[in-house]
Amino acid sequence: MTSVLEVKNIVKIYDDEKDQFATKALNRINLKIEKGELVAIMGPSGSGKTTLLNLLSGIDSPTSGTIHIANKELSTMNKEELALFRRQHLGFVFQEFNLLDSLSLKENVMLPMILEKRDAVYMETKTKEIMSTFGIYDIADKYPYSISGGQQQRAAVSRALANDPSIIFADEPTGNLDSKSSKTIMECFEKINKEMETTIVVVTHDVFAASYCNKVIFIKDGILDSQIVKKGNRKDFLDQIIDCLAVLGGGTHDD
Ligand SMILES: Nc1ncnc2c1ncn2[C@@H]1O[C@H](COP(=O)(O)OP(=O)(O)OP(=O)(O)O)[C@@H](O)[C@H]1O
Repeated sequence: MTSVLEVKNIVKIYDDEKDQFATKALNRINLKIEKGELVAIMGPSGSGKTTLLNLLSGIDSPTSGTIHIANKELSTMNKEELALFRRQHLGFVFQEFNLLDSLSLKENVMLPMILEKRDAVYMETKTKEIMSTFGIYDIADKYPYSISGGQQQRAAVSRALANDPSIIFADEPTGNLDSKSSKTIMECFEKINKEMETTIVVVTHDVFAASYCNKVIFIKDGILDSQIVKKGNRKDFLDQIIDCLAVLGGGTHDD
């Protein structure tokens, strides 16, 4: 298998101005994610999940260690190169959807392709294809404020897919959704993962969402604690995740 993402020995220390109260948020993390994996990262509040996601997605840089995505080391790129790399190789899905209210759903989905100066016919075809996959092409001309949260998140997943990213990072993608919409979104991820072999990393507190993944990595106190791989059905995996979180302790936002 090909590694899409490889993290070697990353450490992240947040210093305060006087270096007096440094926090070691991540301590010697090693991680490999292969093409076609659908992975959840879970852990108690303050365990370092957001820090890890920020480093993996190039928003922040590690104190030491290396991160390779699609065979490129993030730290070797300057600001402009990193911005371009993020646009071309990474897809993002956020808890708050982050759609632009002044653009229609279709325009939101097209935006990453417009920035890449894609051909107009290509953009039309690609947008129709992705939005139809997620059952939102019939509302393509609507605006984000006039549709449900679940529909907005499906548009956000469509936008994340627009430039055929090497990997999609989703930060609490079900955090603002009811259980029915959460199920729909996780089914969308499952579908693109199976049909297009899209590699997806989901940071979540939601055990139900995590149970749609093929692997769950648990992080505690800035260290990778353990991981489990789905072998049976989703319900069995959900029970296994709940057991692991109970052993991990530390509490989550849902407590
Ligand atoms: N910008 C920052 N400056 C200083 N310390 C920080 C900063 N960001 C995070 N931390 C600290 O780093 C540690 C890890 O935080 P992080 O936000 O990554 O955890 P998390 O697992 O995402 O938590 P949550 O589930 O509550 O979002 C915590 O001790 C936190 O207080």
